Amino acid sequence: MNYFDLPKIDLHCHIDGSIRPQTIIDLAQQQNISLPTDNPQQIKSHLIAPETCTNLDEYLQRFALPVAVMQTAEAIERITFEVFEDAAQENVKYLEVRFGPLLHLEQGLNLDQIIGSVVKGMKRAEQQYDIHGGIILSLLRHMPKDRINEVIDAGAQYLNKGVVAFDLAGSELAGFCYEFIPYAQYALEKGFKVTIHAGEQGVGQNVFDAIQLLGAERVGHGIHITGHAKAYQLVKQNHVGLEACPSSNMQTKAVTDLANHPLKHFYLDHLPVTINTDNRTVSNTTMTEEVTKVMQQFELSREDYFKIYRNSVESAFTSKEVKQHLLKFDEQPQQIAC
Ligand SMILES: O=c1[nH]cnc2c1ncn2[C@@H]1O[C@H](CO)[C@@H](O)[C@H]1O
Ligand SMILES: [Zn+2]
Repeated sequence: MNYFDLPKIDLHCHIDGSIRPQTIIDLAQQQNISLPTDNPQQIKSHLIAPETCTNLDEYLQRFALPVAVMQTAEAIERITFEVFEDAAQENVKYLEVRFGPLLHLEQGLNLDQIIGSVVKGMKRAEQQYDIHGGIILSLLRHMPKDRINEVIDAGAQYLNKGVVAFDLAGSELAGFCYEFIPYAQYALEKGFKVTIHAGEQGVGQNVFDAIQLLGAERVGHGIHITGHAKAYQLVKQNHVGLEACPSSNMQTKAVTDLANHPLKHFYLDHLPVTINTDNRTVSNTTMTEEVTKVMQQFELSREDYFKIYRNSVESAFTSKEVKQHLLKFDEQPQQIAC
């Protein structure tokens, strides 16, 4: 099977975790930021999270360097463009990127400039390549909450112009959803879709809460609904898109190994599971790599693959027109219901 040629959709990709190693080096030089090394191969060892991570928190330490060089409008625009370019060059036809606007305020940019730069980078790539995209604003759970509504207000100016959804990311504690109810509510009122990182670190109840309390239509990872019957049922009943990220899930120890990833079980039980990268650089991966790993491990056929592709089309936070376009790449085109 030629995995590279398959049309692909990535709904869960962090911009800061997907920066090219050479771009970090270029930007650090331009911005007089000192790096541990100027060698692109060696810098990788500072960016890629090792297989020996003990948990998500250790994985998240790999984001400090990328975030340090993402403090100017030019850098943010360039990195966004390059993430789309890398994806388009491996036949990703639709890509939703996400990033944390509050992480990019260190050199004086305001929220409008930060979000606007990501929109600009994405639009430039959409003009140049056969790829469509959407932008998700991630709020970091450990950060102060006083500016969350400002992020939502700034992002709302770009709804229907690139921005599509609200997300919560970072370290995952049991019961985190309760504190974020008013913010998710505000985002929903403004017209954002909601996806939440939940059920990545052992807590199935967080998935239930993300759907019930925060209005999530999709969930980042969601692995731990296995072993939590109520969360599992709610995902199934509401048809909540599960954004699986196999390599990342192994690095963060959300699963012990690929064979134990519940993805196949979800697929067989008709849950809308999708395959995604999470972080192209930090997880040292591509969509081709993720699709290859999953299809080989679980012995999936082309037909199986396109069923998962259709889950991604259905779950995508995009227009009916873009969904129709994406279904043209399907080998057994079907009419979409929504
Ligand atoms: O798999 C993940 N789980 C939770 N948070 C993550 C994951 N990958 C990245 N980030 C966090 O999201 C921020 C914005 O892009 C990143 O800086 C990182 O801290
Ligand atoms: Zn993520």
